[in-house]
Amino acid sequence: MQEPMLSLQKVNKMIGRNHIIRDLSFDVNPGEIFGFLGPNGAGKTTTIRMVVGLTGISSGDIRINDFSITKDYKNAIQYVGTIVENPELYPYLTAEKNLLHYARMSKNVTKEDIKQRLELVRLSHVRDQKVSRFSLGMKQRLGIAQAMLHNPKVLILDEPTNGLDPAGVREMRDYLRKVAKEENIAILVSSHLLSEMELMCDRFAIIQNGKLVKVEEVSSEGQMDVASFYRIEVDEPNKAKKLLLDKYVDEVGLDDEIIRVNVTKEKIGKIITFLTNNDMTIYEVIREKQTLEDRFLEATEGEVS
Ligand SMILES: Nc1ncnc2c1ncn2[C@@H]1O[C@H](COP(=O)(O)OP(=O)(O)OP(=O)(O)O)[C@@H](O)[C@H]1O
Repeated sequence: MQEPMLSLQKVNKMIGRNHIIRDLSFDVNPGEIFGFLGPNGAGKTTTIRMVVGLTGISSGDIRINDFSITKDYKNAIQYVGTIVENPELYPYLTAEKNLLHYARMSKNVTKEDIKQRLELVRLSHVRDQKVSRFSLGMKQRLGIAQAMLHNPKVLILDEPTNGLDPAGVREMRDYLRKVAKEENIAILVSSHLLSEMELMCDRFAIIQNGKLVKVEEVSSEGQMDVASFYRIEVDEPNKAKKLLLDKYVDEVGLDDEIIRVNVTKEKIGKIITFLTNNDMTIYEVIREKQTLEDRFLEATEGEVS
């Protein structure tokens, strides 16, 4: 197992008498994009502000590249790159000059680093153009190049696709996936766009009322130990329902002669064998696809993001 690059450990945040974040723990690994989801007011921005050092932690710890943000702030924060609000760019400077300007504020950034960053965000061909002529997507990418100038190991992005058109969204998604893999950095992304998160992230966490509800892999559906709904078309549905209730599950749906059960992949295999051994003919077994939105609504009991 690789060490996580970002680790939240029982983080709590009180603002006045309000307990905003409660015992929040999760890890983000190098090379992965981790989606941070939750309904409005769940505590996403507060958490991100703690991770990037904009607000303090009431108790618990956040470790970045194994440095504690509470005990060793300077070392921890040097590994974090972020665009929490819109990227701060100077419209009348060119792309390259914007990066040069920021490079002066951070140590050890060379011209070669700037060249590489512009290549990585595919803006080399417009490096001499003024940022005022850039599209929003180009500005966002330049913002990311800027956030990555000091070679961070963790990139924190709050709503990175906000305001982008579909082509810009796709470009940003492809770009972030490339950055995560090629640079082996951990990316924490918050967003309201669940369909977007589904395409972009490897794993996701859902928080609600400041508490962690679940952490899952986006592609966990269909894994051995993750339950999904299955529809089974069988020649004797009533008999099948009774037998399944006796032996395998507490609840069996029966609609239009089709059996519906919520079980793991491992169990569906056993159920198929069991029904066949009981002289039934199975015509079809279909796993119902659950979108990230379905999983989000199920986890938050319908609270809208
Ligand atoms: N400075 C503050 N003083 C008091 N309460 C605050 C403060 N900042 C945030 N809160 C409260 O903390 C809770 C979490 O807010 P936060 O902005 O972190 O949520 P969020 O998940 O980012 O929401 P959204 O999706 O709407 O941006 C909310 O109930 C909010 O009202």
